[in-house]
Amino acid sequence: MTAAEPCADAVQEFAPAKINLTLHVTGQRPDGYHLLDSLVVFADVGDRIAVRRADRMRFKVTGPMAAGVPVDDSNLVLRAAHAAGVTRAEITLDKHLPAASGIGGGSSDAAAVLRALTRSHKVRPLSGGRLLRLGADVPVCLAATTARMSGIGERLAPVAGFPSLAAVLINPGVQVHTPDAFRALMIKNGAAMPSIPDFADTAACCDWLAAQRNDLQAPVVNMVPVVGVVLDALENQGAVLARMSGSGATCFGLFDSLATATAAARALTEARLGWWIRATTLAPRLSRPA
Ligand SMILES: C[C@@](CO)(OP(=O)(O)O)[C@H](O)COP(=O)(O)OP(=O)(O)OC[C@H]1O[C@@H](n2ccc(N)nc2=O)[C@H](O)[C@@H]1O
Ligand SMILES: Nc1ncnc2c1ncn2[C@@H]1O[C@H](COP(=O)(O)OP(=O)(O)O)[C@@H](O)[C@H]1O
Repeated sequence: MTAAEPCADAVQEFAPAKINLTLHVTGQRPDGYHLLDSLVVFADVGDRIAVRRADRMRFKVTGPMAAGVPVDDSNLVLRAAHAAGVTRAEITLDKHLPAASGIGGGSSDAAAVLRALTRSHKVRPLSGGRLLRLGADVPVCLAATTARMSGIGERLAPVAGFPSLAAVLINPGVQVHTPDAFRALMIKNGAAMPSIPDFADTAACCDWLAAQRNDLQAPVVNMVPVVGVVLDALENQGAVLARMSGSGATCFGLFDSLATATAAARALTEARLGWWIRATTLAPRLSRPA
């Protein structure tokens, strides 16, 4: 058995990438946290968590994106386990998502370990402030379904009937720290999204999304110009819409089918730019890897 293959009796959970299709910043609280209005979906690429009962806490990080991910108590996986009252477990995080990249890797890992621990250790799911204190993105990652997220991340409204979207995700290998992105934002009281309509088809959905915003995109492009290069590359490959997710630097391009998304991802990969590039389906429910 290799390090990436947990024991057969381990409880396994998928930690999908979180994508902010929109991210409107509508205000700022006195404590500095920003008020958001964001349409959040989940991809079928992500990290994997395996948990089994043990006589003490053991934690390891494996996988292609493990380098640089903390293995101490600062890892959101261990923070989540401790918050759930678990001190004895063997936990493996198989890391496939780039860290500090606006697709919620750490938050999704925390949510996945909480889901796993409800099965392996029969703990009750965390909620409210205890969940939010792990990270503003953790509540939506625990729900892992298409949602309109507001407040600082604690208010979630499920979005019924949202279509599946074919996408390409690109991270150019630059980490963006979320506080830096918010600090670079000058206008902090943007308009909220209008109500989310029922879409006749994917084209109508993309048209509507194109009229919405990620308010962090312009300041991050300014700080990290390669994000603009990524957005241009997605458009040049035929993306119907190209936008940054969260505080970046990962960007998504929406395509009219998974076949065109896959072809675009292949062409960009063949250009050997050293970027992390994945074709994916953004699906309404927690999806699992193929
Ligand atoms: C911006 C978003 C959009 O979904 O995603 P990422 O880019 O991180 O993936 C999230 O709000 C990030 O959520 P998360 O990464 O869990 O944030 P936290 O750990 O709670 O906060 C990190 C820091 O980001 C800033 N922050 C975060 C959330 C928020 N609503 N307002 C903020 O100002 C604060 O400076 C905070 O200290
Ligand atoms: N399980 C984890 N995976 C990735 N990063 C983690 C994890 N736990 C803690 N971190 C720390 O959290 C920071 C933010 O990572 P991440 O959650 O991937 O980014 P983002 O908030 O941009 O989506 C990283 O710089 C890393 O040091």
